Formats: sequence, C-alpha cells, structure tokens
Amino acid sequence: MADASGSSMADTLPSKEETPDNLLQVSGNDDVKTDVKAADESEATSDPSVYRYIKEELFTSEIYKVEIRNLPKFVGFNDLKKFLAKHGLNPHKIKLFGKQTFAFVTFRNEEERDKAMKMVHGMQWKGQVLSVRLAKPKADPIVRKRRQEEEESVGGQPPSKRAGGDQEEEPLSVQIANVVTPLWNVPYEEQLRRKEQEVVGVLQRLAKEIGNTNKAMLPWLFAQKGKYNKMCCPLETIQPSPTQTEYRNKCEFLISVGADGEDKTIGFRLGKYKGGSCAVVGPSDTRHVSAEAKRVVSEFQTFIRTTPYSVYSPETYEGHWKQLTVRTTRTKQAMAVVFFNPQKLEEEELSALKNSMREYFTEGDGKDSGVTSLYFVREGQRTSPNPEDMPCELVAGESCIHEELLGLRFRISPHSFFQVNTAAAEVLYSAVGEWAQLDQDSTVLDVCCGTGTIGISLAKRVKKVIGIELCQEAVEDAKVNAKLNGLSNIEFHCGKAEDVFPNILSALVSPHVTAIVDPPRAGLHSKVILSIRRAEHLKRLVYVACNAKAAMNNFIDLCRAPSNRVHGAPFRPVRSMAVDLFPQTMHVEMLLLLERVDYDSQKQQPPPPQQ
Ligand SMILES: C[S@@+](CC[C@H](N)C(=O)[O-])C[C@H]1O[C@@H](n2cnc3c(N)ncnc32)[C@H](O)[C@@H]1O
Repeated sequence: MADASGSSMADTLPSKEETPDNLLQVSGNDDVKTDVKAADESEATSDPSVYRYIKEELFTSEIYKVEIRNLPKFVGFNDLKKFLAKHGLNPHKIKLFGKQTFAFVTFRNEEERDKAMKMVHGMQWKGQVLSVRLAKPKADPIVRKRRQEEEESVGGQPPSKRAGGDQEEEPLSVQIANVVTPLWNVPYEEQLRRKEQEVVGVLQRLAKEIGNTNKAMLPWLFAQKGKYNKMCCPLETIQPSPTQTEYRNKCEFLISVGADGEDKTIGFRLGKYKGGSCAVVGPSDTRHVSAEAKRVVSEFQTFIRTTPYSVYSPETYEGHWKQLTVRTTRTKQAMAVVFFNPQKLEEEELSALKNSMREYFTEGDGKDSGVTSLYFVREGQRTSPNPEDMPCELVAGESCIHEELLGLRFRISPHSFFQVNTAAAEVLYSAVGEWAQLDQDSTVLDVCCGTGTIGISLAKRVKKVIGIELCQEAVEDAKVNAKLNGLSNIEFHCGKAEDVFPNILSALVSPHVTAIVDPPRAGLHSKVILSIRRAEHLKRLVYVACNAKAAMNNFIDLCRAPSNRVHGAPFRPVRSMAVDLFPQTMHVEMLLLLERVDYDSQKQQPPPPQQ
C-alpha cells in the first residue's frame, strides 16, 4: 500500500506527512471528536501563531478551505466526494463530523475553491439547499497544545511533570518500540494468528456484502459460507516473513530533538505531532530496522552534529534538518536522502554544506557508512502536493540503487516504490504468479506496477506484460529493469490507472487477459473497477491489498450485480491468503483471487440488471 510517493508501505513509521497540512487528511468519520474541537477552534482562536504554518512558499490546501452547510442527514465521506465529482469538483481533503450536517472541504488552488463555491452554494441535494462559505484554516495542533499547556501551567511546572507524579516511566527503548513495532513483545506465531484473524473478518464481511449486493450469487455464497467459516472463499495459511527482524529496506527517520534531551537526533517520533510531541528516539534498539540503516543513521547524526545548522521545528517553522530516508539493498547498496529546510540561507552556504556532506561521506569519517547514493532535498521549497516535484539533488555516488529479488535485478530511484521487505515480497510475488495460472498465451496487466517487479517476475512465462504506474521515475526504472533482465515482451505506461487503464484494456483483443492489481492503501479508483467489469475477456484478477479493509469497496464493486452503473458479469472471490510483510506491526498484505462468473458454463441466464 502506498501513497503517491510510492508507499503502499503499510508503514507504522512516523513520516514527514504529519505536517499541519496533513493533519486533516481525507478520511471518513474516524476522528470526529478531535476535529469537532478543531472546527470550533478554527472559529474561535485569535492566536495568529497557530496559523504560522501557512507560509506562502509552502503548499497547504488549508488556505483554500470552505465549509458546506445544510448537508442531507447521514451523508458519508464517499457520498460527498461523489456528489462533488459529479459536478466536476475535485477536492483535496474532506472532513465530515459524525451526524452533523456540515463539512470542511479544501481545494488545491483558489480557482478550484471559487468554482466550488459558485457551483455548490444554493444547490439542492436530497431536498436540502446547500450553503457554502469560506472557512478558516485549521490551527496548528502543536502550537495550540503549547498554548493550552502554558495557560494551565501552575508555578512554571510543565503539565506532564505535574500529572506524572512519582510514576516511573518505561525506558525510551520500550516506549519507541510500542510506537513503531507495537507487536514487538508478542511471539511471532501469535502475531501471525492475529493477522490471519483480521483477514478472516474481512472475508466474512465481504460474504455479507456480496449477499446484499448480488442476490444471484446467494446459492453459491450460502455453500461457501457453510464450508469456510462464514467467509466468501477459502483462506490459505498465512505466509510468514522469512525474516522477522531487521527486514525493512526503507525507513523514514525524523531529525529532531531527542526524547533523551540530546539535540540533533535522528530517529522515530515518540508521539504524534497531533498529540503535541516532536521528540524522537534513535533506532538502535528498533527491531525491524536493518544494521545497515542504523549505521547510516549513526554516521548522519555525527555529521549533522558537526554542522552549525539546527533541527527544523514544526512548531516554530525555524531550523533546517528535517528528515532522513534510508534505503538499503541485499546488494549492499544504500541510498540516503536528507531533507533540509534552507530557510534564508544563501546559495553559497548551501553549496558549502553539500560539499562538506559529500566530503564526509566519500573521504571523511562517513566513508564506511555504506552510502552509495546521497541526495539532498530542499524541503521548504515544496509548492505542489506531489512529492515527486520536490527538488532532489544528487550530492554523491550513484543516482539509483539496485535490489535483487527472485534472481532478478531492479533499479530503484528515490521516488520509486519498492516493497519494504524484499524476502517477504518474494513470497508474495511467487504466490501471485502461481495464482494467476499463466501460460504462453497470457497477457498480464500489472496495474500500479511500481518499478515493474510483479510483471517482470512473470514475463518469461507469458506472451506479454503491460504495466501501468503513476510515478514517472518508477516507470523509467521499470523500463530499465525490463532491459536489465533481458525482457522484450513488456511495456510500461505512465499515468493514473483511472485515466490510462480503460483505453489499454479496451484495445486489448487477446482472450487470455489476467489483471494483477497492487494499488496504494486506499485501493483502486472506481473507474478502474468499472472498466475491469466491462472487459468481459478479462476472466481472472489477482488483487494484492496492503489494507484489505480499505479495499473492501473495490471487492464489493467487483462482485456486485450488474446495474446501470456497473456493466459486465461480476467476479467472485475464489482464493485468499495473507502474507506477512510487516512483522512486529499489525499490518499485513492480503491476496485475493477473483474469477469472472461464467454464466454460460453454468447454463445459467445472467440475471436482469439491478437498478
Ligand atoms: C503498493 S505499490 C505497488 C507497486 C508494485 N506493484 C510493487 O509491488 O512494487 C502501489 C503503486 O501504485 C502507484 N500508484 C498510486 N496511485 C496510482 C494511480 N492512481 N494509478 C497508477 N499507479 C498508482 C504508486 O506510485 C506505487 O508505485
């Protein structure tokens, strides 16, 4: 699962995304309480510092925010998103508040916001006349919390000390383990059992949903539920990760003040920014981080402590050092990408800093750190929501790293996605290959293909592979990777799957088409699902889900009865399995094989479309 930067990463790591801009991420009604409070405060507060994060050169959609009032009762996040999409509006974030009849919606720019205001204000929806007005940006939670603490402070004592009394705190190594590897003290067998249970829950729910949305499947469903513990299909034994510690090949570390009081510390954030904490703890005791990554962190920490530049504070927006991303490979290469806010530094100062960094890691004390690819990112200069647009300068070494997987070789660029657990990805891809039942006549559609790993691992068995991927850098990698592995029956297309997939699919005439989809956490856009449904020559689909709950709507749409909206025979789930790519955390990857219902071979008439 991942994000636009390429992280399907079912990732527990605190990341740079917890900036104020992202605290109001598009979501359903999950954190209603916090945000009702935030909504009140965005009206009430007059403290200007809580809005300091809105600086002209930074992208934040909070400045293009509106409040839509008088919504019909019981509309959900998806209803509102669809309603706005129907009118050509594409919001950046939507926030609804439980049973309330208002929502906050942000846009990417003034033009889109103004268009929404004009269009939606006065519009009728389910008998309600909507009203729209400008809304204030959300207050920065950490600054708000500090203000609160100051107000509550008695005799200068920080509130944490007052509340804590004599209670002993757990050591920092335990506290951070609880945050980033919450299952660290659970035996691995038990971790696997819990994850399998999660997937059982998903398949049981899917059985219910299929029953509700496709009555023609009820006899089949009834038999399946009877055989498979109320699930819609059999669940095979969960596949463990070959290694359960030090397995991560990519980690995003923050640079901040250490929870132990040490300045300029590189590590994981102990609490959430939303909860008012910026302190970090180094990864030396963190189980899933590799020894190689720990070495890079340690060298980087030594280096930044020699520089005159302070750590960036998301509270004051001052300071420089912000984040370090480390990627390592089995081939003993390491990519380090450091995020630095230049503030008002002159170009010469920045050049001098980059030169000293280059020297340190190529000739100085850092030369044994293992870094083979060193990047410098000017963090404060982001003017767009797309992380690929961030200027990423190569300071030393190679521009890419290379990983080995299933006997193949893969180039990886800084923005490209790559599964974070290489050994477990081999288990996952092997199962995908087996389940897809391919032969020399098959055409494979590798949807959300990243650096081409899945398609490339299958290409020798099939006639043709077509990969589709949003990230330009990943597509370039995928093309190089096909060549590196001597493959010529494979092509890659760059774009959003929802834009390019329908045309690719309708142009395909082969009767042996299999789709393998591996989308980011939120799942596939409904346009992709609808075109899969319409393409009746596509009989088999392997769905790789890094968040099976979030993929539920996709599963339901693949299986629901045909209707005016959904054309083409439905699919039904026939096989499923979990693969543990993320030991010590609750995340797990789920595989679901779906096959097209073949009415002909069942001597069954397709049911009339349901309205
Ligand atoms: C979970 S990763 C899977 C990548 C690849 N299959 C692998 O195993 O390495 C999801 C990929 O989808 C890409 N992506 C995100 N949104 C997309 C979209 N709308 N259309 C196409 N690709 C998208 C991401 O850049 C990322 O590379």
